[in-house]
Amino acid sequence: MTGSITSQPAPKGSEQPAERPAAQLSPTTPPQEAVLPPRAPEAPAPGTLVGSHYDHCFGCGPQHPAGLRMTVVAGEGLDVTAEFTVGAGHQGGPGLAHGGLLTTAMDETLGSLNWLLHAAAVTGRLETDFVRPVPVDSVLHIRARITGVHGRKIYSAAEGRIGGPDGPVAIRAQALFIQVKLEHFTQHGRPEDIKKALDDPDLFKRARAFEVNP
Ligand SMILES: CCCCCCCCCCCCCCCC(=O)SCCNC(=O)CCNC(=O)[C@H](O)C(C)(C)COP(=O)(O)OP(=O)(O)OC[C@H]1O[C@@H](n2cnc3c(N)ncnc32)[C@H](O)[C@@H]1OP(=O)(O)O
Repeated sequence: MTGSITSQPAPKGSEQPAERPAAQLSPTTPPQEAVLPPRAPEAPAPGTLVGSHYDHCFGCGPQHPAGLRMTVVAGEGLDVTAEFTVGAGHQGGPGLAHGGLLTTAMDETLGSLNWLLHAAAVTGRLETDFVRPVPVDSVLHIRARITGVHGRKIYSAAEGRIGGPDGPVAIRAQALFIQVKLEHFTQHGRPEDIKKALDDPDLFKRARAFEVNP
C-alpha cells in the first residue's frame, strides 16, 4: 500500500508572520572583513600530496580498515584537489553512493585546506547540495578552496564532479572550520587513542608545531 502525506491546516497561532525577515547570509559565507592569507611556509608544495593527518582517520587514514583512504593534492594557491572512488560498500540506494559518505569525502577535502595555512581546525558547519546521483564505480573529482579567514574561522567551498575533472557537478559544499589548540584533542579524545597519537613521532611533530603557533 502506498501512502500520501496530506496537508493539515496549521494550528491556531502558528501562522507565518506577514513579513519575512531579510535573507541572511549563510554562516559558511565569509564576512566582508575576511581575508585570504598567503600559504604558510610549511604548506605542501603545489602538486604534492597533503598527506594524512592521522593514520586512523576514516577519511584519509591509510591504516583505517574500512575508511575512504582519500589522497589530496595541494594546488597552486589556497586550493586542493582530491578523488573519491565510490565502491559497492558505499551504497545508499541500490547502485548509488550514500549521501553521507559523499559529504564525508567533501569534509575531508575541505579539512585538508587548513594544512595550507598550517592551522589545526575542526568542522564547525558543513552545508552540502546534492545535485545529481553518483553511481557506484564513479570517481568523484573534488576541487576545494579557502574562501576567507576571519580570526579563528576558516571558510571554504568545494565541488565534486563525475565523469572527469570537468564533468557535471554532482555535489557542492560550503564549510566553516574553527581553529583549535592541541587541547581540543587531548581533552576530549579517548585517552588510549590520544596516547597512541602522541607516541607517533610525525603526528607529534605536527601537533607541537600547532601548539607553539596556534
Ligand atoms: C594529539 C592529537 C593531535 C592531532 C593533530 C591533528 C590536527 C588536525 C585534525 C583535523 C581533524 C579534521 C577531521 C576532519 C574534519 C572533522 O570531521 S572535525 C570533527 C567534527 N567537528 C567537531 O567535532 C567539532 C565539535 N565542535 C567543537 O568542538 C566546538 O563547537 C568548536 C567548533 C571547536 C567551537 O568551539 P569554541 O572553540 O568554544 O569556539 P566558539 O567561541 O564556540 O566559536 C568560535 C566562532 O565560531 C563560530 N561558530 C562555531 N561553531 C559554529 C557553527 N556551527 N556555525 C556557525 N558559526 C559557528 C562562533 O559563532 C564563533 O564566532 P565569533 O564569535 O568568533 O564570531
